[in-house]
Amino acid sequence: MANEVQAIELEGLTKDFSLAERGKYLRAVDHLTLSIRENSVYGLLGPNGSGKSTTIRMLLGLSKPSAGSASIFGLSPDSREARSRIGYLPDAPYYHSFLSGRELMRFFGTLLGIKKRLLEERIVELLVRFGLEDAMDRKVGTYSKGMLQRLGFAQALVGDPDILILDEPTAGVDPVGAAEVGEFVVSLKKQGKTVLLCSHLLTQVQDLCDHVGILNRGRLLAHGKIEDLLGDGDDSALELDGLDERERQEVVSFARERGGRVRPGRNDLEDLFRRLVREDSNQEEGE
Ligand SMILES: Nc1ncnc2c1ncn2[C@@H]1O[C@H](COP(=O)(O)OP(=O)(O)OP(=O)(O)O)[C@@H](O)[C@H]1O
Repeated sequence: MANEVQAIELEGLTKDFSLAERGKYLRAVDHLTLSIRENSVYGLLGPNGSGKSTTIRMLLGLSKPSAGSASIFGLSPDSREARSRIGYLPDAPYYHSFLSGRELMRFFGTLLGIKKRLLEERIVELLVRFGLEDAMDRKVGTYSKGMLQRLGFAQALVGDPDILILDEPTAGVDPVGAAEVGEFVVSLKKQGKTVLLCSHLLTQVQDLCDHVGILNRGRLLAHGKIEDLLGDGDDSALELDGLDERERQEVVSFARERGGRVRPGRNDLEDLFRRLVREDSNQEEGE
């Protein structure tokens, strides 16, 4: 539908930071245009310093664009309604270590104006859901990294937001924790939420996201459905589904006898990401 309101819409979004040298500036986000449909999982990818956090800050209404616009369900990110519809898990959450998990949740919920009774119920529900029931009255300063991450999720959900922005949710989390993050994203989608996921775990992004955008130097190098971006791949890497082990070995031996290199046939986002960023960075050197 032409006029469908998107969960997130960026149009020519640009952010310049002034540098110490007079008149010079750094363009952290450069005419970013993309839309994220409601109830989808969108992966915003890019190497360090490519502009992901700056984009998120503008979506949260914490930083003003130098040009262009961002909207949340058609609303300005500055508006109270837009803010109430977004939950945010920062990449390095800082929590007051002297508060307990329950008190911290109460603090964020009160800021969102949630009524006391509903808030207390929701706090317990979320802390139980994230496996913190035994620790909810313990000081946050005593939590492990994984527990802090789970508290971060609970905090991001306290206002029952429609959009969840997860900035590096797997940073510093062990593989079991990373898999739990994946399951959590799937459950959010099932509940009808929209997720904007920034992550360097590209295999997970490939499994979880409907669409991705790849940023470098503040610019969108590619965006779209993962299958469309990856295409059919080159036929130098083949997947040999439907063959039995003997037939598979015959194909592999045939290829090797003729000097072919045999490698796993997964056409992955990691390869695409590396290639696009390398090409764009080489282009920068030539500019
Ligand atoms: N307040 C600021 N003042 C000046 N430059 C800034 C400011 N914030 C960010 N930048 C610069 O803007 C660029 C984009 O930074 P940003 O933090 O958005 O990247 P990122 O993709 O989130 O990186 P990472 O993956 O490391 O978190 C970087 O060159 C960064 O140094």
